[in-house]
Amino acid sequence: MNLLIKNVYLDGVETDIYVEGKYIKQIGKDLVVTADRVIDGTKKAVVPGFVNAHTHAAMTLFRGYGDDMPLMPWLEQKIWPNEAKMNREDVYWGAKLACLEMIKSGTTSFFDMYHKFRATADAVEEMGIRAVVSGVCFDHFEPEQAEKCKAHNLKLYSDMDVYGDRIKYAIGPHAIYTVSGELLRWIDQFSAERNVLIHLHLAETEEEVTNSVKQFGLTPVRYLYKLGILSPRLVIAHGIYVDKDEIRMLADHGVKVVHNPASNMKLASGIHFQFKEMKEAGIAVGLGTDGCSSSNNLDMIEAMKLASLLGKAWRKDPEALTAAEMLDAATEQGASILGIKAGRVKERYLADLNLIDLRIPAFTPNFNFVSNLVYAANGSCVDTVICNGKVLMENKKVPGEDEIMEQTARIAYNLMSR
Ligand SMILES: CSC[C@H]1O[C@@H](n2cnc3c(O)ncnc32)[C@H](O)[C@@H]1O
Ligand SMILES: [Zn+2]
Repeated sequence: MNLLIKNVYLDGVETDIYVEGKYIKQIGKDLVVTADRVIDGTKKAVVPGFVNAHTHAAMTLFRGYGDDMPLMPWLEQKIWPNEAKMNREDVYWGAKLACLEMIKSGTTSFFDMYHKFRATADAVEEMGIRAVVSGVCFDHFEPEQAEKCKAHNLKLYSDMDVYGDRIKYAIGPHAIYTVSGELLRWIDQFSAERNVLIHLHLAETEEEVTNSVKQFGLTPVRYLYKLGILSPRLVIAHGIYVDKDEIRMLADHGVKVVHNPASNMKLASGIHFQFKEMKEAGIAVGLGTDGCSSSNNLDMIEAMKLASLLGKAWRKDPEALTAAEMLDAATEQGASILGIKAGRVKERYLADLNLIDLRIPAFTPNFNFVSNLVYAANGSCVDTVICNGKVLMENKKVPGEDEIMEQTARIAYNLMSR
């Protein structure tokens, strides 16, 4: 299937984009090519599909549930008791709704961590989006649980050939307060042998740091350093509580970091994410929404704005965290963290693209498109979404969206009343 996007704005210049199979083949004015499908890009701008580099897709089921609580009471009193009741169908529909919401707001790839790997992977496969799905790992410091987690992930990894090339596997140890050091070491070795990513919550709250010092005698990053598991395969979500030396340790070992501004603010985990210092140290920093109970949507345009305004505010520096830096974090950086050749509108890159509707107030006047996208717009400005060369949304409509919302609402009420 070949696609031709005609007369679309790319960096302020009108052009055509020819997509052959899953790749961007050619970009230029008035291309003479034969295409199976032509998309009119008039009064639209093209940007790379956004990369949500940390989320828990099926937590859409908990949107509006467990509001206004801090992390640990929220997890222990509200979320974990309900997750313990979840079956495959719940996770599948929760993830379907998440994929729908992501497509509708321009996200074409995400990094997920949740229970029932296959239910999420099936939803991703059907919805046409791209994801790195993490096989969950918790042992709560019990050796029996650790053995179960190892067996579970060995099986998940060996069964990956049932999925197409849009779905990749990663291993997801939840956090240092739920996963033992022995299991973290095993996970690191497992990931090195298979070259898969490790997806871990780290340094999210002051309480986590205090407990880490009490339990391990070290702050979270130093603890991982001592375990010997800092590596370019490690992606940490949050990373708010890190000092200068820890930023250097992360950079020296090629660790990647994902900033989740909405969740960090809503759970009141902390605001001082050190974007500037991490970038200066050479760390790849992506952006994520986290799950829908702590964010409470999956809109990456909103995440860019929140990250920027929050960073400017605590630093008292309006020049910090610019719109262009946020767009880079939400596209190219995210794609590099996930190890996919996307995140740029460039020949030979994957055709994961958004067409933005310029005929809305947020883009009027349009002195500066990137400023309008990050500071004025939200996910509803996305008109057309292409992932892996396939059109997933056109004219703001995704086929089957009403049924997904109806089914998922029914599933969510059923789960909560069980
Ligand atoms: C291992 S499955 C993922 C697990 O993580 C929980 N979760 C969601 N948001 C957060 C967060 O901000 N910090 C720590 N844990 C979080 C989710 O509910 C699942 O249990
Ligand atoms: Zn999370």
